[in-house]
Amino acid sequence: MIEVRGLSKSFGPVRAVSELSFEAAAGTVTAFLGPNGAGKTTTMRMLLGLVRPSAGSATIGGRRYADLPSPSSRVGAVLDTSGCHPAHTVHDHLRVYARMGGHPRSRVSEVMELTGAAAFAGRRTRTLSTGMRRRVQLATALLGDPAALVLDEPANGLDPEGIAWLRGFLRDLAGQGRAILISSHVLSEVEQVAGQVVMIRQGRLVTAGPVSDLYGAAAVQVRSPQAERLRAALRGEGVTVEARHPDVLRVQGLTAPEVAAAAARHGIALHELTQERPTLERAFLDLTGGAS
Ligand SMILES: Nc1ncnc2c1ncn2[C@@H]1O[C@H](COP(=O)(O)OP(=O)(O)OP(=O)(O)O)[C@@H](O)[C@H]1O
Repeated sequence: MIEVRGLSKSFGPVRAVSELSFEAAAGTVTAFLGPNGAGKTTTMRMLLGLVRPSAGSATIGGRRYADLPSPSSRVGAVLDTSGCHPAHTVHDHLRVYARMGGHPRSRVSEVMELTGAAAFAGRRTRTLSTGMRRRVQLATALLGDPAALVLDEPANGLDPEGIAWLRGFLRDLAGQGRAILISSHVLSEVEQVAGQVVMIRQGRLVTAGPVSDLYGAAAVQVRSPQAERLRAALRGEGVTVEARHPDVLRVQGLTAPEVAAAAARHGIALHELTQERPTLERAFLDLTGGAS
C-alpha cells in the first residue's frame, strides 16, 4: 500500500504540497488528479525518495523509499524524467536496469512481452516514439515485479490507441493485486481505469474516495416536451433544476434513474436523458461547492 501522511513540501516561498494525506490500496488503480502545478509530481517524487519532505511521511508498504530493501522490487516508477541512454537499444537499456536492480536476466524478455516493447527491442532508444518510450518506461518499472507502481502522467503524449492499451494494461496490473498510483490532470483519461480518486489543488487535498462519488455531484441533462411539468415533478430537497432550453433541463441532486422514475410516475415523456461526464474542473467546482 502507498501511504501519504501529513505530507508537506515548500520550495522557498512556494508551498507545493500542504498537509496532504491519502492512500492507494493494493488491487486498485488510484488516480491522483489535480490541475497543473497542484503538487502531483512533487508528491510522487517524495514517495520515490527524490525530494525530501518538509514535514510528514510518504511510504510504500509501510516504509520510506530510502528504507526499502531492494527498492525496485517494491515500487516501479514512471516519471517524465526517467531517461534512457540514447544510444542503447531497448533490450540493452532493460538489461542494464535489470542488472542494477539485481533482477534475473529472464525478466528482460518477460517485461518486453508484457508491455509490447519486444516489437522494437533492437531499436535505439533515441529513435523511439512517445508511445514506444512509455512502454519501455513501464517495462523498466516492472523489472522487479513490484507490488506498487507510481506513474506520473503515464498517458501523456499517447494517442487514443495507446491510451486504450494503457488502461487495459493498468487494469490487469491492479487485478494482480498491485497498488497503482497514476497522476493526471485530465479526468476523462483515468475515470475508466481508476477505482479511487485523490484530488488535490494548490497542494491540498480536495477529496479522496471512489471514482463513482464524482458522478454523485454530476448533473443529469433531460429533454422533454413537457419540461415545465417535469421541473415541477422533480422539485425536492437538495435538487436543483435549471432550464437550458424550453425543452431541456439540467438537474443536480438526482441520478439519471431517479429522473426517469419521477417522469414515469407523472406520465411525462422523455426524449433524452444524459448523465453528464464531469470535467475535472467541473468536479472540483461541484465538490468544493463552487469555490475555486
Ligand atoms: N524544484 C522546484 N523548485 C521550486 N518550485 C518547484 C519545484 N518543483 C515544483 N515546484 C513548484 O511546486 C508546485 C507544484 O509543482 P508540481 O510539479 O508538483 O505540480 P504538478 O501537479 O505535478 O503539475 P503538472 O500537472 O503541471 O505537472 C508548482 O508551483 C511548482 O512550480
